[in-house]
Amino acid sequence: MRRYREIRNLKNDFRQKSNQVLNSFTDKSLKMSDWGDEDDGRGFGNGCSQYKENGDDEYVDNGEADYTELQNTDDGNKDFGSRRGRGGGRGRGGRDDRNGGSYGGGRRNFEDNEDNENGNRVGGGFRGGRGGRGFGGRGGRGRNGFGGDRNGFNGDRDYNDTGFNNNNKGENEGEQKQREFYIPPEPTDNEDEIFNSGISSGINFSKYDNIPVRVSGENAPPPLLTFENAGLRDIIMNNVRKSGYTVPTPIQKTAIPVIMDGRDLMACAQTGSGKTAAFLLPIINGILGESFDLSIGKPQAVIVSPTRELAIQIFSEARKFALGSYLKISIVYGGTSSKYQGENIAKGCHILICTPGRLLDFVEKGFITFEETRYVVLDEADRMMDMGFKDNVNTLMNHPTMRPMDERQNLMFSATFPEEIQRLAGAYLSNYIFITIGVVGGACSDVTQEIFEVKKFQKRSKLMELLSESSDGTIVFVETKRGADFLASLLSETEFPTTSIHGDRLQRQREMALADFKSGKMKVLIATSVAARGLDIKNVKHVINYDLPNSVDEYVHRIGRTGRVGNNGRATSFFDPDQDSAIASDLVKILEGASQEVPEFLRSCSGVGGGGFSNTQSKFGGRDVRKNVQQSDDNFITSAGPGPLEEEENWD
Ligand SMILES: Nc1ncnc2c1ncn2[C@@H]1O[C@H](COP(=O)(O)OP(=O)(O)OP(=O)(O)O)[C@@H](O)[C@H]1O
Repeated sequence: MRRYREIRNLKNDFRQKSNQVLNSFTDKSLKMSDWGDEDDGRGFGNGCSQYKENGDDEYVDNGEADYTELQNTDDGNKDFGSRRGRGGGRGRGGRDDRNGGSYGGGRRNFEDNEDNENGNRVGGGFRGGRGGRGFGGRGGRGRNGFGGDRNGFNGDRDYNDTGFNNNNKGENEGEQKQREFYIPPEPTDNEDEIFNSGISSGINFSKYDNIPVRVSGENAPPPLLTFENAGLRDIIMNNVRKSGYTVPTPIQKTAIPVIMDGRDLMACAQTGSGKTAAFLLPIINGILGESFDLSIGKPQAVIVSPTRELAIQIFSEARKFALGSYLKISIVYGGTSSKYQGENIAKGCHILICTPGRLLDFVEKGFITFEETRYVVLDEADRMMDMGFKDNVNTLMNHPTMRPMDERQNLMFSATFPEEIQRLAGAYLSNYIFITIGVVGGACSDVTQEIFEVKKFQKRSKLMELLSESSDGTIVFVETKRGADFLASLLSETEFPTTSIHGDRLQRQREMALADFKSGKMKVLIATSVAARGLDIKNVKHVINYDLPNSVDEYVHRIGRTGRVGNNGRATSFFDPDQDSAIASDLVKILEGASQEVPEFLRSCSGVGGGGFSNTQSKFGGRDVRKNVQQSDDNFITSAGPGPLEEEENWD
């Protein structure tokens, strides 16, 4: 009887918790089936058992999580990578994991358990057996349920962004995965919305002109001074004006002429400094200028982004700058109905924006080929060259239908470009121009950075303290998807309206979360690294690194969600010496490079004394890595602003 009561209580507790969590993420209350059927049980609690300790977690959430998880599946022992993980299937304390349906999993309710927050739990999941799902851990082998097993999304190439490497099987041999048929909303045709999507430039915008600019490579064309002398077609100039752009940013001043000159380019400029327009404007201009015919399935420009939301953003930007022209712009990305996107591209497009997995999926099926492709852009290029995407990039760049190197332009952009990645990336570029604005990999100096020493058990209260001061427009980065769910559910029980974005959420939920955060309906966004790069969201006032990332580049991208286009921003990070000491010395350099105060505890933890940040630090890729390219200061200008540019002949 006692046991019966215990089970009943657990059941009630579970129901209550699930509903709370579900409701916290959307306005309408969701039913369990909302999660189960389409999602194959992805949802809350299906996180990894190791919260922070698993170094590979970074890859799980970085970029297109779906792909990278697949990478990890090779290593069955990795918590995320393993399809079964250590979830409810064999929860600690389970009675009989084969019978399913019982509360076989260990008692895992995710509140008030520091282990849960920090991911040290093993097992978990109320439904332990085959057919059941864990709430918290990975479930057993069942299909539709809540939390638990997350096998579905990765398994089916038709909706997996990175279906390229997938098999079409479920976890169980012969089991077909369920598909996600999400059809994203049609992009807006409302001009006001189109032109108001960007962030207005802030009070520090004019200081961009003081940022040192370095251009290397043979015969680099001189930078432009104004949009008006860029040689852009009227229709584009009109859209530039309507976007509120009056002066080009340094990366736009330097990169636009390079691209218009037909050159390959590797460009590195700080977060929020207008890299997207730097490649979109000359590409749109170039395609309009050539009047290429539209051939179905043969895009003239292919722009690849590591994450879906960034692809959507680039798509909106491209539509904005091409508005009023005949150009057709399409997007394909994972987590959505392939059929729908296939129908879209079957209408033909000049510019295709995509995530790599879904692109290659269409390529493999022969729906897209590259005979007409004049421009290939890798946005967040260092991430694209990283593990998880490297093979996709290789497949794309060496595709048999791809035009020869001298008949296409390859363009790479990022705010970070470590030297070893530059070397890898260089293989896909031909006689390229290398542009750096400021310190490669440096943080945006408009972001005030603060690092607090916070042990893992103190993080929650420190977060509450910060949010109590001000919560509007706060992105809180955590390391794992499970950590994101945990924190989002926790905050949703407070006065801070919170939503979350991570790779285990359905695509429609990811997009809704972002929309709710952008509109201000949700004040706080809990995110994994899937939201670290590229996203340009108005009114992000504060970025909190609840968990610091493992790499300093990731840190730079995360904090770059605030303080964009000359606006001031704020970033606060919790540094736990037990977990984060490996990043300490790089953090010190980043802080110094952005003229921020370095806390004493961080300095002593890093073993780095004073001494400043040099832009020749190889770790940050301060220079063009090519040996045969002139590296002297002949190519160095102190600014892309109007004054110093008068010296442009010197480096032409
Ligand atoms: N010349 C300009 N004048 C005013 N605003 C601009 C200009 N160029 C770009 N912007 C705006 O600046 C914001 C940031 O631009 P963008 O997203 O391209 O930055 P980014 O360098 O790609 O950043 P990240 O490294 O984070 O990807 C956008 O809102 C964009 O509309």
